[in-house]
Amino acid sequence: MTVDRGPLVIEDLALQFGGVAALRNVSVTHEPDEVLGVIGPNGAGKTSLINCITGIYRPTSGRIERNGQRLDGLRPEAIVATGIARTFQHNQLCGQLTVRENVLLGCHRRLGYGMVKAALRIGPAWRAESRLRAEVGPILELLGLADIADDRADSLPYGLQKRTEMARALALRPQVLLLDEPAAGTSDEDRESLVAIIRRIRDHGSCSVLLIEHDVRMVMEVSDRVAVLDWGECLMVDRPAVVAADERVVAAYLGVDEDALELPDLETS
Ligand SMILES: Nc1ncnc2c1ncn2[C@@H]1O[C@H](COP(=O)(O)OP(=O)(O)OP(=O)(O)O)[C@@H](O)[C@H]1O
Repeated sequence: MTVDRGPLVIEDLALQFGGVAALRNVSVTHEPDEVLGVIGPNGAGKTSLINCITGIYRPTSGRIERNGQRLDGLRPEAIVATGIARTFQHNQLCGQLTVRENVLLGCHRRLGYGMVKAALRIGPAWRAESRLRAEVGPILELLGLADIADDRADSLPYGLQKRTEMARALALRPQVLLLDEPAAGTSDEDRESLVAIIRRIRDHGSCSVLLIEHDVRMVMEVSDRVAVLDWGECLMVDRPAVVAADERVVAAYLGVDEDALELPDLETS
């Protein structure tokens, strides 16, 4: 069976909170197999964008579409079922469960068992258990979590908890993975591993990655293209080196974080 993997198309998206325009006519196409970074100063609309894509917010106008299906207006669970998974800024792990069990919860959610049946391992969740455990193995390997698979999630350093959350999202077998500030609160070392892991997910996880992140250096390093939001508007979408050199982007960041656009070596050709 061939899986339809079209682009995620965001067209003229607007989101209004009373007098505040969180998003103004944002248009961007997220291609399959790419890492698309989304950057912007505080309040630029990054989280609003991810919340519109995942059905948490309903856009005021515009459309979000994938594989010919309109996504705006669908409920979050229905959007997950179309192949879009996400992680959250603040971990949503079950701390008393192991890393493996947390990832298994992602599998159970995909198959519609729900938390209680999954935790108690009753009904179909029990019958499918060994098959699902086999499915979880490669995900743990991909994210470098195999050695700590049986550790309790709440015993892990924050960076590994974030990685576990990414593994749980991948257990939903998404075609698009949305990462909401995966580097927040993590160490420099974690951030370096994160770059490698995001590339691995793109190359071997069969899904595209949309990455929202404050760490601009990291976004520039790992993204194939970068979208820049400022005051709810999309200033540009282009390759990292082009974005970093654009004066509108520099202006958007001026006075916010002067080092934010001091970037590692980027291919300019
Ligand atoms: N639920 C809400 N109610 C009212 N205003 C909101 C709500 N969510 C976001 N906003 C406003 O919309 C604008 C965009 O916020 P958003 O959180 O999307 O930006 P952001 O780029 O993710 O910021 P940060 O980097 O600080 O997380 C801000 O002015 C914010 O105050």
